[in-house]
Amino acid sequence: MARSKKRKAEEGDVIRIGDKVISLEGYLTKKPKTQSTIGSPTANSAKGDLRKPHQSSTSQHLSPERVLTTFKPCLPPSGDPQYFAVRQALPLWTRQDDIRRILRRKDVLILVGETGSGKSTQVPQFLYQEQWCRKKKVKVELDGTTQEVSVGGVIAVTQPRRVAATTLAHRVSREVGTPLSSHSFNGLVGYSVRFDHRVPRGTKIKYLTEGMLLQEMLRDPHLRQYSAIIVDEIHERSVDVDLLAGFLKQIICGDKAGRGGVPLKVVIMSATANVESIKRFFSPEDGATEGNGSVEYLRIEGRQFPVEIIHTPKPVPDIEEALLETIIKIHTEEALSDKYGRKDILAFLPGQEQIESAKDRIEEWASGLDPNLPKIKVFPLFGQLPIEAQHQAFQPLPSGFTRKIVLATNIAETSVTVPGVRYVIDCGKAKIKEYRPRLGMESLLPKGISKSSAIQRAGRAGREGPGKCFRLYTKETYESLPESDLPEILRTDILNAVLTMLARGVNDILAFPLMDPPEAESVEKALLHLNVLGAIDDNGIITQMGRKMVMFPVTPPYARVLLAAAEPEYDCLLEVIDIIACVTAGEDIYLQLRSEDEESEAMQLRKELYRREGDLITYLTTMQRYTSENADRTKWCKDRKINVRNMKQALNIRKQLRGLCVKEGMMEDPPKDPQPFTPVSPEQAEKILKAFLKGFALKTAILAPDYSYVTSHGKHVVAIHPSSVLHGQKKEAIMYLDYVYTQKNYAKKVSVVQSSWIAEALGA
Ligand SMILES: Nc1ncnc2c1ncn2[C@@H]1O[C@H](COP(=O)(O)OP(=O)(O)OP(=O)(O)O)[C@@H](O)[C@H]1O
Repeated sequence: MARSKKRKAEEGDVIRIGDKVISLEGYLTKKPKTQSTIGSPTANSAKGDLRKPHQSSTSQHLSPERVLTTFKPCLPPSGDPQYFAVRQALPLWTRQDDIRRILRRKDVLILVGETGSGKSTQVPQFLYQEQWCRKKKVKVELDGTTQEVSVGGVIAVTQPRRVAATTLAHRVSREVGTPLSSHSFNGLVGYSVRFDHRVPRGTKIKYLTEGMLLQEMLRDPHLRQYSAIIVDEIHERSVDVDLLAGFLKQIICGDKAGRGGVPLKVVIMSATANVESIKRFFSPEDGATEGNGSVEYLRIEGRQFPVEIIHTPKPVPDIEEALLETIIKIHTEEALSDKYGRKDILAFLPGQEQIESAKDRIEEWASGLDPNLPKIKVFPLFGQLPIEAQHQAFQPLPSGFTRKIVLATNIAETSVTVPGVRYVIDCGKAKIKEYRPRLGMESLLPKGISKSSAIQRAGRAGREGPGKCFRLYTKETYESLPESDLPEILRTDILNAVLTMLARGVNDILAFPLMDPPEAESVEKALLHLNVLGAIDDNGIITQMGRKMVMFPVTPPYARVLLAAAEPEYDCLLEVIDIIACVTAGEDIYLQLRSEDEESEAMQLRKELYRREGDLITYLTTMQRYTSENADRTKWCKDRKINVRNMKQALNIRKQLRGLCVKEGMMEDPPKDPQPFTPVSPEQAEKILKAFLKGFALKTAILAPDYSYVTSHGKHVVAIHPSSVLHGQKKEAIMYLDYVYTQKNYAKKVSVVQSSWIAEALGA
């Protein structure tokens, strides 16, 4: 049944949203309540939790390891004067000379400062005019001859996520006085993220994702373009940052011949990093504490604004419910702005599904708001949103009687400043990737976060004024959280990491310097898998195919499928791109049907998309029907309960992959949309599935005599997930792209194949 959109808050002391009843006792008056249902505002501030306001420079604590005296006053600020006051108030400001002085003597600095202290925006600005940061002409040996090349001149600042890299670049470009815009040809600041580069002529500071810098290293292993690499938010410990740290260590400890002897400076930054292990990793083998190669550590105390932490008094049974209650409480009790500016809300939820469901409920509640209260505008923010849609959450609302609520995954957890935000609501969960090497399977499930994440999340509330962080969990739960998350390299499939290392010329993977090396068994499994994919030969040497595979911004199995699809034997590249675009566009493009009414209406329409070959050909049909639609694509999606946003993202990925394949000479320019819809023939469907088997032959299962499916690799029993069009069917063999383990082992994105095809794909 469709829910009632308009409900008046004045109906009484309760409101109903669907079949939920929420008490509004006291919420509709501006008078603050003394006892809240989610925890007392005066209660439990966590120990060490962001309470310390920024101290004056004279009372600041210096590094416990090395006390540095500031000999001369800081340089007058360069850049746009309208930002001077904000920049000068940052705790890092008074320590800029210390930072400069250390890096004149040393090549590696570990810089720890609280969230919002100014690390990501200020450090590159303190350094780019240093003498050592100038571009130099040097002589290097290239292909057996001595050649003159340029080294240095640019500072790279890496970020774990695209949204952080792009928003920081915009902010810093404004601070230095050369704002980035679509027509800026010259400027001091640029960025480079997957599918989006803006690097004006004269760029001195470049923000980029860790993955992007790794890609650049494939072409320029000595990082000759750069004088310094600032690795920001190292505590996130993605596979990419661990690889990057390994390569940087090799450059720092190597003979620097590839850079004509010019050292590369490295700054490692975080608010919550495990300093000891990073220091150990980057320190020279001989343990020297003096000299260029030794590592300096600087801790900068103080934060700009305090953040009050409020835990729930008892565990909350339903996170969405607690979130809504907290939003209602803030919106009805707290002013819309104060002398520091707006007072908007940022809430952290585990994933896209929870964000979309919460958005619907908040909007439903807001549609019946008392007209005396400010209006509400909700913005989703998750990784699979196109970057332009992500940026909408960062736009300040035009002044008016409206409060912004941003519902985000952990992509907004580190580095970013969401303008206006002064309240954070932290549900305490995030979707975490986990890999089971024995099963050779990866799963993405909501899990409890670490203390480090909780501190980072709270830090988002105190960037423009004093803030509050409402944790939807108890103080005891917070105390029991692990200090930090397990590094990604220890909990995910390292296939991509191993292939990247091989492409970078690392032949002895087990000897590569990593802060936390994965078990030898996982590395061996990855090597075997890469061998099956044809990315390495029997001697473990990367093949031509392997080199081509790393050029694609998709995992190695998908890259293998793309390469197979371009071969004349399969000849199905356009179709394969359509399918890969759909399956990598975020959570499933088909929304879950929630009620019987929805089911019968949408099911009827969805039936034209379903194909007996399984989910992959169903995705293809969906994309083909969608792109042949030239009337109203949004309505087309809504009628079929297809996620409009994911479909748009799929189109975006499709465009990028098509462009790359044309550039690599794998196909001609494809015809423009809309094209008339023609169903794919069974013969073509067979070719497509065979091309997919080239990447996913190890993700197949055969029907056993007892009618269970047994995986061909590992011999585990799996069931077809209820979301699959093949759910409940018994076929000779299946191929699946994803796997989830909840109470049962489920195969997702399933297709019908034949056992002879699997043997053929494995070359048996
Ligand atoms: N896009 C932005 N819009 C408005 N203010 C911003 C923006 N980016 C940064 N700031 C201001 O600059 C301050 C410092 O930000 P910066 O990202 O440099 O801190 P940080 O120490 O790197 O924090 P974190 O460890 O959380 O990444 C913020 O607290 C905020 O006041």
